Amino acid sequence: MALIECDTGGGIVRPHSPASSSARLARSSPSSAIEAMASTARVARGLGARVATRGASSVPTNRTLSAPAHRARVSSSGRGVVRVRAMSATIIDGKAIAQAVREEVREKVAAMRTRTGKVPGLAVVLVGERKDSQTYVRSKKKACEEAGIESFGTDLPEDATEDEVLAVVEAYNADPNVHGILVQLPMPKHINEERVLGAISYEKDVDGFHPLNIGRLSQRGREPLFVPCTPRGCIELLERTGIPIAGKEAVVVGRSNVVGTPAALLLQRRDATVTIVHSRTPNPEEICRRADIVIAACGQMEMVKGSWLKPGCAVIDVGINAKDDPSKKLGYRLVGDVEFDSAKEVAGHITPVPGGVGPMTIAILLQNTLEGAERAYA
Ligand SMILES: Nc1nc(=O)c2c([nH]1)NC[C@@H]1CN(c3ccc(C(=O)N[C@@H](CCC(=O)O)C(=O)O)cc3)C=[N+]21
Repeated sequence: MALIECDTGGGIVRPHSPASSSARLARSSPSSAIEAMASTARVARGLGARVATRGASSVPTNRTLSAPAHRARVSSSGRGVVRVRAMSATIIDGKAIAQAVREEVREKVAAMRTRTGKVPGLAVVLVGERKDSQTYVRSKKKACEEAGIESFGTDLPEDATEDEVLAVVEAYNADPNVHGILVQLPMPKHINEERVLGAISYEKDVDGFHPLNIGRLSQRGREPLFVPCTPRGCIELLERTGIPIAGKEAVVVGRSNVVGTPAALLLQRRDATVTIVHSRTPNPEEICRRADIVIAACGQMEMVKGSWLKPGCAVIDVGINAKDDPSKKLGYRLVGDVEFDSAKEVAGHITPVPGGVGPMTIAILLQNTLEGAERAYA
């Protein structure tokens, strides 16, 4: 009798995902194969996603299944047993990888304290009362504490003047216990962001938004002191999952100063061939389908669909959007710029939202702050 085995795919190693020492950090499912005898289908607990069994019915002979090669692996173990592995993407566990980075930072901070008697310091400047910004600032401070990094903070009212913000930045520039300064974005409209970000000391620019850091990032043979946290987090997710970048086609969806543009520059520095797709690109789907790596940072909820992707590609979803969901306590849930359910059926690797890029942003902020302090005490 024929037997179909569906696997949620988490543990399947693909040709394009070379084993690396850190690859195991991509959380893989315990081979959660489902064995469905005849038509008694069960439901697989996927990797954070529910994966329904497909085509769980008896199969008369070997290799009569028409599932696309990238999505199913058909094999026979003899004895008339046909195994069909429906391959859905390996979920990249950003939370676990971020935790590993934070642990590395914590150990290095402890070593610094032993060696120099000093610890890194991070100053976060918040202007206004945006709820989301307040939440992010709180989690940054908490992450600092856990890593042994001293945290400083100044909250200014919504109607603070640009000069007041600049005065706070100058004070932190002059404070030797502060090695990183972050001005939470977006700021209220009446404040000139370019002027404020340019006032942050280049040596303390943990966000990497200072023109000198961005300028160096964009040029060959130059080294910025800091690289923007979210884009650096995206690259770390790829590298720590063992996904090769050099020589690959990468597409960045979105061209913002904070994510899209620096992410494209970083990929290019790692020898990917990079295309940026944006709101005026006529054929984004077609361009995305060429990509081995897609970084979605367009700020449009679930814009990138499974049909936009090349089978087996790696998808890094930077978006955080609240989607109405009456079944949730809060009435909404967080989704990315990628339509996860369709994308995970095509991609080889994909980051979830939440639990993907977001936690990495904070982990890299700590790492950047540590590196700033290491340079100060070198
Ligand atoms: N100067 C500046 N630097 C920033 O790095 C910066 C900023 N401004 N403004 C706002 C954005 C946003 N941001 C995030 C940080 C952590 C999560 C994060 O940890 N997210 C979790 C939880 C999400 C949740 O539950 O709300 C997740 O995705 O799993 C998300 C987003 C940093 N930003």
